[in-house]
Amino acid sequence: MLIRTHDLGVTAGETELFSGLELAVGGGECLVVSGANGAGKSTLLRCLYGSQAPTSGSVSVCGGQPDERSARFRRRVSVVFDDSALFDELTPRQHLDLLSHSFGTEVDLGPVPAPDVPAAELSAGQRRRLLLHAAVARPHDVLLLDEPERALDADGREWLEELITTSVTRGAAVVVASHHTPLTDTVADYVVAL
Ligand SMILES: Nc1ncnc2c1ncn2[C@@H]1O[C@H](COP(=O)(O)OP(=O)(O)OP(=O)(O)O)[C@@H](O)[C@H]1O
Repeated sequence: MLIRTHDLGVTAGETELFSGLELAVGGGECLVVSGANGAGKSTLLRCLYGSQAPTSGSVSVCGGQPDERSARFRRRVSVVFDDSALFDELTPRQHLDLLSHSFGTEVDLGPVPAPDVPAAELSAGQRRRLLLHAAVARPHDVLLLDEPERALDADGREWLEELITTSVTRGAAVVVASHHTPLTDTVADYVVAL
């Protein structure tokens, strides 16, 4: 299993978001996390990435405790959490060149729109397409996506389904937090409702 949790729980303030969560996601599998606004979907993803400590229980990702500060961990785990992970002054082409350079492998432009426009000038959907393409095109064992359908148009949502399927087919363990039922129906091997 690439992702495993045992008795995982998070309490925010006075509110218990989830408790006793037992998850196991292997390579080539996709787990969708569903739930209402505020249910704790993003919180769970942050626990899997090591950017938030759980209140109780344990998490193992790629055989160890997740740690977003570890370069070794980040090389194996690809994430799209929000749109802040872009450099405003760099274009999509430059972002992907940077990625190619840091992974020592060719990350092509693919269908990324507006390849020569600085990220600061891209629309929300264009930014999201760049982030999603980059996350799946680079080598990864685990893929964590937080509401990836956000800001995408109908074509973009269809393309997103293909991206997730590609990652799963290549053997990654994928966890997607989503409200979007058609996406869940298409990509989920398992669903956990918070
Ligand atoms: N940094 C924080 N400090 C304190 N409480 C937080 C923090 N981040 C989130 N919360 C609280 O934790 C709860 C769960 O938030 P979370 O973002 O995980 O929910 P979500 O299911 O992803 O919601 P949405 O569908 O709206 O994105 C919310 O009640 C929220 O107010």
